[in-house]
Parts: sequence; C-alpha cells; structure tokens
Amino acid sequence: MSRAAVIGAGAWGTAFAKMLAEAGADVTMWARRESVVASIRDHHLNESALPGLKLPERITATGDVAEAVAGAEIVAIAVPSQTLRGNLAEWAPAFEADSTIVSLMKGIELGTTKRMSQVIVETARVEPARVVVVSGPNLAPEIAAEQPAATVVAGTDHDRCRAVQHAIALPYMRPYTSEDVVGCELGGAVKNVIALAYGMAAAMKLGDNTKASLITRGLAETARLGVALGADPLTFAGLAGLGDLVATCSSPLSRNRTFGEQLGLGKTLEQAQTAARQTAEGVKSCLAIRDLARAHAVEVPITEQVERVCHEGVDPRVAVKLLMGREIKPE
Ligand SMILES: NC(=O)c1ccc[n+]([C@@H]2O[C@H](COP(=O)([O-])OP(=O)(O)OC[C@H]3O[C@@H](n4cnc5c(N)ncnc54)[C@H](O)[C@@H]3O)[C@@H](O)[C@H]2O)c1
Ligand SMILES: O=P(O)(O)OC[C@H](O)CO
Repeated sequence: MSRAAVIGAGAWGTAFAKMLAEAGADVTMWARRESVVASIRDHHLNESALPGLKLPERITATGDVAEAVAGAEIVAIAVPSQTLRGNLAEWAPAFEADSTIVSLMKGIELGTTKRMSQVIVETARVEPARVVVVSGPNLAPEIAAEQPAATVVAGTDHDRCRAVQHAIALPYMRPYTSEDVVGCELGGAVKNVIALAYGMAAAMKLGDNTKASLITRGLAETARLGVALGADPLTFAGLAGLGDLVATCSSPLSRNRTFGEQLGLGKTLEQAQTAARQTAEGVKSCLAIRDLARAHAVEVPITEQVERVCHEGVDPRVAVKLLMGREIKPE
C-alpha cells in the first residue's frame, strides 16, 4: 500500500495517520481548520490533538477532501459520529472507485440508530464489502506514544481486512482480523456509554466492587444487544468488547470516562460539555443505543440510566438507586 488518506485530524485520526505512515504509506490528512492543515503540512505537528507529538515526514495535510483522497487505496474516517452523514454526502464522490473505507468511529447515529459502517454504505453509496471497521482498546495518546496495543480490523471482505491489518501492523500495534462488523461496532459504541457510568461512579467515590459490577453488567447488556443484532457473542470477550471497555473505563485519558466524572461531580450536561474539548461519543450515542435496544426489545438498564442522567437531568445518585432497585433475577 502506497497512498492513504485520513479524514479528520483529531486525536485518533492523527494517531492513526502516524501508524499508516510508519507502516509505509504516504498519508494525506484532511483537517477542518486551516491552522491545523498548515501545522501538519509545514511543521509535522498537530498540537490541538496530540500536543508535542512529532509526526512522520510522510504525512501531509490539506483542507480539500478531494486532494486528500486522490490516489488513496485506504480512506480512514475519524470525525464525530453524528456529523458523518452530512460530511460524507459532500465527500464521497471524490473517493477512488475501489478504495477501502476504514471507519474509526465509535458511535451510533441519532434518529436512525445506524452503525457507522451502515451510514458509510448508505451515504457514500458503496458496497458493504468496501467498508472495514477498526476498533479496540486504542486510547490515541497511548498509541501516539507507541505503547504496545492491539486492535481488531473487521469486515466482510477478507482481502481488504488483511490489507488494512498490514497497513497498521507495527512493533507497537498488533491488529487482528474479524468478520464480525456488528459486534465490533457495538462494542466500540456501547463501551463509551458504560465509561460515562464508570466515570460517574468514580467521581462519587464508589468502590471497586461497584466499578467491576458496572464493567461486567455493562458488557452483559452490550452482548445482549449485539447478539440481537446478529453479532457473534465471542466478539464481546475480545479486544473490541471487553478490551475496549476496560481500557476506556479505567483510563483517565478517556474523554467518556472524564465526561462521566464531571456529571458525577454534579455538573450539568452543558457545564460538562463546556469543559470537554474533544468528542465524548457516549453522550449522544446513549440516546441512539437506548432506542436501538427498545426497537429490539433488549434491556439495557445502565444505558437507560446514563441517558437519564445526561439528557433528563436525573441525579447520578438517583440513577444508582434505580439500577440497584430493579427486580432481582438470574445472572
Ligand atoms: N481519541 C481516541 O482515543 C479514539 C480512539 C479510537 C476511536 N476513537 C473514535 O474516533 C472518532 C473521532 O475521535 P477523535 O478522538 O479523533 O475526536 P476529536 O474530538 O479529537 O476529533 C474530531 C475531529 O473531527 C473534526 N470535526 C468536528 N466536527 C466536525 C464536523 N462537523 N465536520 C467535520 N469534522 C468535524 C474536528 O475538527 C476534529 O478534527 C470518534 O468516533 C471516537 O470515538 C477515538
Ligand atoms: O477517549 P474516549 O473515551 O473516546 O475513548 C477512546 C478510545 O475509544 C479507547 O479505545
């Protein structure tokens, strides 16, 4: 693979571009802000996303999507989940005919309850086989610092998965392939919601039993919903399930966990949003995941309570009481 494009120059887009470049590709990033374009192109820095990180010389940047994707065999997309549809309608016509489109996003679309790969297929009008999902315990600052990690490359076209796997295989990144697109996307989206709950619990000084119970029952509701949507239950025991859930809940680097902490400290949604400078996908996705679960008659009690805290102003302490007061039943 010689040319790749990364659309979105936030923390993950930038760390992913670095991986592609270090694995051998010439990478062009698309950034919204001209100052970010100039900084990446002229100084190989993206201070607003990953301060102090020197990017490889093989990465350049542009504010023109058509220029970014020209000749790119891989087009990786890392914009906020809720803006993807609007963005793609404008961008997709410029994509090379047989390019592989890599979704790096971990969210579910509000209103439609679609997964990101579904939004890509619909909006870019591409065959599902052209879309590959990368998801796993991948906190961008740690990947940028080259701390060893692993991830999952999921798609229905094995050759495309293998190509993406090779395009990011590095001494510090071990990518595994999977055919379970639904499971990987569900794992990535729901863990953000559970991390919000975990952050609230941490801020309320609840102990390790509480946190372990949240992770375990959070994984149970993720798997229940995933299986109802056709996912392989084993995916949730893997990197894109338990792996990402543990990383996101336990890391102070997680924007979702940090956002949850703000809510647990008694901040309102607006106050927490003002404090958060980057995308915390779970805040919006909790609404879509709740709706998706209701449509499939699947119980997602933690997600329901996170949605109430975020969007109905329920006190997190009341949410804990409601969760604990539910009817007792078999595990
Ligand atoms: N940060 C991580 O550690 C990480 C790791 C894995 C996956 N992800 C996922 O990757 C996706 C992107 O996350 P990120 O960390 O790069 O977020 P970020 O907030 O750091 O960056 C988002 C980027 O999208 C751009 N953007 C914002 N609004 C836009 C709009 N309306 N149109 C086009 N571009 C817009 C921003 O300018 C920014 O460059 C999310 O779905 C996230 O869950 C993040
Ligand atoms: O910072 P977060 O909460 O968006 O999580 C980042 C990654 O998804 C962790 O794998």
